[in-house]
Amino acid sequence: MATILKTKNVFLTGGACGLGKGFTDSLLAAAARVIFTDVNRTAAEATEKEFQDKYGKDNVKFIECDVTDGPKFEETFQTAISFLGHVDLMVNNAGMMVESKWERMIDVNYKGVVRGTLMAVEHMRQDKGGKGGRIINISSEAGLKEMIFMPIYGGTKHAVRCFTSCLATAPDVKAQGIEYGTLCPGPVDTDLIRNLDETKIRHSNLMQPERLKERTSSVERLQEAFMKLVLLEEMNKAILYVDSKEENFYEMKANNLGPTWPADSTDLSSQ
Ligand SMILES: NC(=O)C1=CN([C@@H]2O[C@H](COP(=O)(O)OP(=O)(O)OC[C@H]3O[C@@H](n4cnc5c(N)ncnc54)[C@H](O)[C@@H]3O)[C@@H](O)[C@H]2O)C=CC1
Ligand SMILES: CCCCCC(=O)CC\C=C/C=C/C=C/[C@@H](O)[C@@H](O)CCCC(=O)O
Repeated sequence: MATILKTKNVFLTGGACGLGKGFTDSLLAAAARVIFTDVNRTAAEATEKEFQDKYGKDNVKFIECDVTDGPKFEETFQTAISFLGHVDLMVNNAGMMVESKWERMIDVNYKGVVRGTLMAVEHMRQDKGGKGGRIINISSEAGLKEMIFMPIYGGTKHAVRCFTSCLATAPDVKAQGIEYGTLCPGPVDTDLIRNLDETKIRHSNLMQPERLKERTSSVERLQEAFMKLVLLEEMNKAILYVDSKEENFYEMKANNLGPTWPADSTDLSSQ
């Protein structure tokens, strides 16, 4: 892939499977170097081997780390900086959807993203001697709308979107030299939505599996959307909603107080 990346040194959470694995694949194909973390060591080691064989041993490395473990996350991030020189793209992707494990879910989906973001900001900020960079946080369609099946999951994803947007619109954002973007996918065919039951969502008896199947995007489609975000000349404030019902990607139109997709870019499908 003859892609020119502005950000080549990447730290990504939850890269063993699903979307995180897909994003890592696309970044490596675009000549990035990626450190990814996960809690699932078996799956992550298999992914690491697959990508090292495909892209070279020095370009991708797995470090086992749970995003809810603050000291370990900090140590892992410092190891990544030593390995890469510096991190210029942070992707806070690790997440879960199990409504019955709601405290853990808040810890992973929201506190993990906040922790990863704040750590990256301290490392990147130009006004404190850093080199600048980009931070992409993975929210969801459930972070834009109220979905009765997932009130707590949706709460964490609303929080991720709001948090990221606040940082993107803060008065010191230019001085920091950091750009903030949010990806909001609709349902995607990964382990997170396979085998849905009453422990993972509420009102599972109302869920129409066939309707959901119709609405589910492939990981490849999300890889394409993610790379559109990564390759934007200016990314700050971008909120990319990937509606699986439609052909195209859409700008975010959820409110008129916060940020929107960068001006004049309403449909990314032709870019
Ligand atoms: N699949 C979907 O329909 C959608 C997913 N998302 C979000 O995309 C992100 C990725 O989800 P998927 O790939 O679908 O799920 P997945 O379950 O396939 O992959 C999630 C990965 O994160 C890892 N992980 C979970 N907890 C962790 C922790 N505490 N520390 C480090 N790693 C951890 C898992 O081991 C797994 O490898 C999540 O934030 C999810 O909420 C957003 C919208 C739709
Ligand atoms: C249940 C999917 C959870 C995926 C987790 C996410 O982050 C994505 C959440 C976004 C959308 C979920 C949509 C769920 C749709 C189903 O309820 C479907 O069965 C109903 C479809 C109704 C319609 O399309 O009008």
